[in-house]
This record gives sequence, structure tokens and C-alpha cells, in this order.
Amino acid sequence: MNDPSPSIAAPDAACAERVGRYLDTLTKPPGSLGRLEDLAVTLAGLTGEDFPGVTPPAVVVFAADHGVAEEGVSAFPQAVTAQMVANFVAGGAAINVFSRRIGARLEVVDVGVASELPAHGIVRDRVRPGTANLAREDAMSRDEALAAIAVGRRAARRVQAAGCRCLIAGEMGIANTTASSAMLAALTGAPVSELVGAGTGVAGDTLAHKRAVIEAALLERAPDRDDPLEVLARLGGLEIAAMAGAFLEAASHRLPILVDGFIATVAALTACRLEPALRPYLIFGHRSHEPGHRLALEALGAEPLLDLALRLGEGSGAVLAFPLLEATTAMLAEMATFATAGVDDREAR
Ligand SMILES: O=C(O)c1ccc[n+]([C@@H]2O[C@H](COP(=O)([O-])O)[C@@H](O)[C@H]2O)c1
Ligand SMILES: Cc1cc2nc[nH]c2cc1C
Repeated sequence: MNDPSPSIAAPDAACAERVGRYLDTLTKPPGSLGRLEDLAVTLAGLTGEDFPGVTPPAVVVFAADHGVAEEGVSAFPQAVTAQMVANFVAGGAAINVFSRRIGARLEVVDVGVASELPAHGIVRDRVRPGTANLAREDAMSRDEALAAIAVGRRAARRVQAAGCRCLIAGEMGIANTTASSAMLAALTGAPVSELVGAGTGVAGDTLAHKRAVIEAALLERAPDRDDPLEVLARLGGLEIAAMAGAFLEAASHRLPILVDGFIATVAALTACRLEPALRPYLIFGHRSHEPGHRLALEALGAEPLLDLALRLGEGSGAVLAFPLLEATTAMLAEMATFATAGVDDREAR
């Protein structure tokens, strides 16, 4: 319980190198498939397979509430967290629609929703009914943060046991851009004014108030930036902790991980601070409209695949990027080589 991270192997460098060479035998000018070629090398290295597979993918949506919602930092009331969970169960949310398109196994996990939920269709693994208000006290204890990380690890083990070959973690939690922004400022030292954003749609005085709440909380909670578990416990969220745990566990099984938007990336950054060996297993699906996402990606040295000005969460941007991973694996498995297709290779110079 005290060690949040399983052991994570380094990617298979020999396999990655072999696939890099193989790519140049396929019927295309070398490098012409651009970042898909980088992705092929990455997938080979992290799975240790010359012809990696990513199907079927799994989407796990972690839902939790945030005590800081009572400060009026979101455009929506806290009750929307539970209402959207009911929508996920009924199949009507964006994540349901997009997950069906890619044939994903979709699971919704209650890691800390503060109100009533439907009786069926949810994995019940609630650590506590929402965090405390981080503007007034620590969001949770270290033990609760560890327990929420363990929730995520259990979810990733279910994904692995179900035979899924790519993990996408999503989240639902009213006010979680406040928690994520506070965590990102604490972990990177970046000024709150550079990373705070609209979340579900706050603007004007409400946005200024959100910034002031985060700045005051950073002074009050003052976590040690070199202690990621302390940052998570004092400023974070249960679903953020669970995503971090899911990423760590998935990497220990050599599962490729497709990271979603701002909140998921803050979870990824936290997990990388806990265990730097995680970083090579992370592929970033998209750049969210939330301004802090750029900083979080920079802190990870990450360049996402898509930039569609999304700001939904739920895992939606990662699911939309998944077909690019599928295309990458199909490129390796199905393209003809110059030799098999009888196409002249480039002139020797
Ligand atoms: O993933 C993102 O980049 C993202 C950006 C802005 C908002 N969200 C979603 O909106 C909710 C948080 O917004 P807020 O305004 O309540 O803090 C939460 O449920 C997230 O899934 C998600
Ligand atoms: C309606 C709604 C759907 C969401 N999905 C993720 N976060 C959300 C926030 C709101 C408000």
C-alpha cells in the first residue's frame, strides 16, 4: 500500500531499432509517413513486438467529486458529475459514441462521486464521497491518495485480464480543472495566471475568482513540489490519482497508453514524477483547449497527435486519436516491401 508504483521495464530498444529499419523497406520514401513512423517505433519498443497490436482498446472513465466545487469555480453544479455517470451508463455521452466507433471496452469507475448513482453498470470502488475543499483543507490524506491510485491499478489489471491492448483513461469530475491547475502549478512552479482556463466554460469575474482560489490554495497547502504524492493529496482529486495508478499499472504490463486532455495529462505528469520509467509508455492523443495543457505537455516533453480545440474530457480526445494507432500497426503488418511488390528502391548515391 505504501508503494504506489509497480516495476516498469525499459522499452525493448533492439525491437524498436529493428522496426525502424523495417520501415525503410516498405513501399514509400523513407520517413514519408512522418510521425506514424515514430509511433510505429514507439509501439514496437514498448510492447516488445515487431508487429504490435493495439486492438481491442479499453476506455476506463474514473468519476469523482471535488469539495472545491463549493467555491463556485465551475460553470456547472457538482450534481452534474453523478448525472453524467448515469449518462455514461445509459450510453448517451460523447465517450460512449466515440468508444463504440473504435470497438472499445468501456468501464465507468466510481472512485469518489458524492451522490447517488445508478445501481448497475458502474464499478464501485469509492475511496470517499468526493475530496475535501482544497481551498480550506487538504483535498485528502496521503493514505486516501494511495487508495485511489490502487483503484486505478485494479482497473488496469482488469483491462489486461480482458485481453485489451491499449489503455485510455478518461475522467468526469466537476471542478477538476481547478484541482489539476493547482497540481500543475505546484509540480512545475509555473504561474497560475499562465495555466488557469475556462474548464467547462467560466469567464470574466468567475475565471478571476477561480485563479484567486487556486493561488490562495497553493499558499495555504504549500506542498513540497518534489513529493508528488503530497501534491496529489493536498491539491488533487480521486479520479486524478486513479488515472495515475492506471497508467503505472498498464505500463508494468507493457500496454500502450493513450493519454487524453488536461486532467489526464496532469495525472500522467504526477505518475511520471512517482515513477519516471512510465514516460515511454505514454502516447498523447490531443492538445486540449485548456491553456494549462500546453504547459503539462511541455513538462513531459510530449507532442500530441491531434489539436482539435476539444475541452470535454471523459477520454474523448484520446479515443478520437486511437485510429491513428490502429493505422500505424496496420502499416507495419500490411504494407508491401520494395522486394515483395517489385518496386524499385531509391537510387544508391
Ligand atoms: O480534458 C480536458 O482537457 C478538459 C478541459 C476542460 C474541462 N474538462 C471536463 O470538464 C470538467 C471540469 O471542468 P470544471 O470547469 O468543472 O473544472 C471535468 O468533468 C472534465 O472532464 C476536461
Ligand atoms: C455536461 C458535461 C459533460 C462532461 N463530460 C466531462 N466533463 C463534463 C462536464 C459537463 C458539464
